[in-house]
Amino acid sequence: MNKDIKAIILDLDGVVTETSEYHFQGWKRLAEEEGISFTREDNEQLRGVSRSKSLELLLGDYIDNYTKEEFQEMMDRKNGYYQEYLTEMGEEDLLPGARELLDEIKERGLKMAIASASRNAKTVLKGLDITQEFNTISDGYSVENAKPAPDIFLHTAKKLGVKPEECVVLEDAESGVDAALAADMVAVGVGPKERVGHGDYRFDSTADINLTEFLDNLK
Ligand SMILES: O=P(O)(O)OC[C@H]1O[C@@H](O)[C@H](O)[C@@H](O)[C@@H]1O
Ligand SMILES: [Mg+2]
Repeated sequence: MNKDIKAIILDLDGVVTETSEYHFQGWKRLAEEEGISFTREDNEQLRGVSRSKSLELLLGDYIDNYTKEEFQEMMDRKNGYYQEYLTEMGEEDLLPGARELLDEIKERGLKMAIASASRNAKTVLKGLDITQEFNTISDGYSVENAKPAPDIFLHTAKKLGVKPEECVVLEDAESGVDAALAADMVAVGVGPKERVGHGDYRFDSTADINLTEFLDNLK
């Protein structure tokens, strides 16, 4: 693959920081209140999935018992719980290897962006104190069609002023890898084979990403 890479686009939750436990606690609290079973395993399916799609998955067939207004109220309620957990976030919530990865991207002179499905992405970045690191930030408000649609990545590339094929995407979610592939970018999965093995490359975790070696191999 002879690639001229100009930008690295990072997913936030699961690549830079691990918020899935907070999402899980929020959804679990809501599910208990509604008398619906929701396990840690169920939560894995919500990785990278938008808030509304997550609630649809959580409710399953029970969705027909709720009005549109009740659905909205439940999304708001879960988000309130999630935001309570976020107030406790700090730099210590960066995933192992994340700080080094951001430094390496900068040192190589590459552009760097966040493309997250979360509407809380800016709050999370602020909590981690890394907002200033990025050339641009796309979040759950940036585009209409969530991952696995390629929209958020294409939107981000446009804001960076680079072509899709000049971008590498780092993603921990199945839907995120799908979105990066659909955007014609180099899709790098971060996580187990069963989840992100369909990307162009894969690393077990953020700490395992050797960017220099990886980029040199692309040439
Ligand atoms: O509810 P929020 O903060 O807008 O997040 C939407 C989604 O954002 C993604 O980054 C998370 O992986 C999902 O679990 C989450 O549902
Ligand atoms: Mg993610």
